[in-house]
Amino acid sequence: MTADTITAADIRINARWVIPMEPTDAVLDHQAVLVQGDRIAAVVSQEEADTRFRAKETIDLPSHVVLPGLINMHGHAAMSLFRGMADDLPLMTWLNDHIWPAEGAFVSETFIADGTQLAMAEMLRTGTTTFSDMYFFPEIVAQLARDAGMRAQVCFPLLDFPTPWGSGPDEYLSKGETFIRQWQDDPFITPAIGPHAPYTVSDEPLLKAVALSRSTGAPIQIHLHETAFEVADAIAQTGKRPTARMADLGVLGPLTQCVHMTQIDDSDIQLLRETGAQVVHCPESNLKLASGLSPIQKFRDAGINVTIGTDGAASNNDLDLFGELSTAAMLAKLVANDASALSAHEALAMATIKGAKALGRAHELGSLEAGKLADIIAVDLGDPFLQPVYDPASHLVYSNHGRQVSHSWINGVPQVQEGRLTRIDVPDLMLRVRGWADRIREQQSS
Ligand SMILES: CSC[C@H]1O[C@@H](n2cnc3c(O)ncnc32)[C@H](O)[C@@H]1O
Ligand SMILES: [Zn+2]
Repeated sequence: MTADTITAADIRINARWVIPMEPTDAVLDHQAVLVQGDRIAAVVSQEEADTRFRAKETIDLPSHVVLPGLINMHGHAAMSLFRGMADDLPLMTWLNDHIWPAEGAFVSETFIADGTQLAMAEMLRTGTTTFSDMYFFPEIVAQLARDAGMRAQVCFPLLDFPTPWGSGPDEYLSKGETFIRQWQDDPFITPAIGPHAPYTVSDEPLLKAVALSRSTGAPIQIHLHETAFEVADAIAQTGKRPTARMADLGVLGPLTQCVHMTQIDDSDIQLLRETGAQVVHCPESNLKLASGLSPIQKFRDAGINVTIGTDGAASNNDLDLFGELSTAAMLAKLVANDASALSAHEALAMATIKGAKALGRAHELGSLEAGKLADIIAVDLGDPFLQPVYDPASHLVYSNHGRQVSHSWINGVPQVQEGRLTRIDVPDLMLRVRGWADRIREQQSS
């Protein structure tokens, strides 16, 4: 081997195991992941890496599994400040009597900034490198994610009524269009449209949202079929199931992500399949609010792309996507009455390559392949409670917690090193969070 066949790399990660997800979701032994700039240069055996690459920095991870950064497809980041504030309630009581009054009292630019940073710290620490957000002040969320070096799809909110971000649908749509145009070429931020739900957005703004999506290419994300009450009430009010109403309005399509999707019948599945709409499964929120069960194996069998999200920390109550995968895999088996439904490997795909596909970015995200963006995580499987290791994918889904994440890189930039966040000042953030908790506690008890 001569010197001119040696390729320079910025980082070489020597891993006990690598699960690249594409072109294979097999577990590869003793691999090296090479990073050059913001891209993956190669995933090769460590012997081959010795002969082909010279890296500026080498990181040895002898008891770790390395995989693509996780993609959390649905959440309300700043709601982390409401974690544990209103538990053990069904959706509409939770929203009407607790969450919406608290949002009316507290949501401001600083609330969004501090709550979003808290959420980003938790997501980064537990392996998420890309998240989707649907909340107020999206321009602040986008800027914070950009500053932190995290990738995010940021959905501006659209509802029929006033909120701390605007007076009603016309203002949301006009601010939203400006927001989309401002961020649409950013490599980290995907601006998107977030009509809250069929029961909070009427036909006219939904039609305008569809037109905006078509003219800008911005994705749409909507809570859909979250509860039995939503479906029954929609049929009583409109004569249509919510999925059918969305299809009639042109909301469903490959750019649209339908969050929750419980209470499903064959007509819903047919509409999702025909339109190419995406599904975002949020099993822990669905369980905690007793919203309902999502038949994800039926969706998968119908060829529908099923991805995963945590929802907000006020209805979960954490943002650990590994925990969400465990719940998803176990619940899928129960719902399908089939222990082979959603294997560990299939669950990992939901949080990686399938999330990238839903975002329209599978060509550059969601797997560890040469030429893709260097969004990479490492999970340490060396602890006694993870022994022995027969299949690292099994442990990642069934035994692991996000806290085992030891390293992450986004765009080739370190975000977590030896379990510590590199770019967020945690002590300062904790001071601000405690200040919010004191104010919220005081208001709740008055
Ligand atoms: C349009 S901004 C987001 C809006 O949604 C509320 N919210 C949070 N979680 C859920 C959920 O599971 N279903 C419906 N609405 C939810 C949040 O509090 C904001 O008001
Ligand atoms: Zn939600």
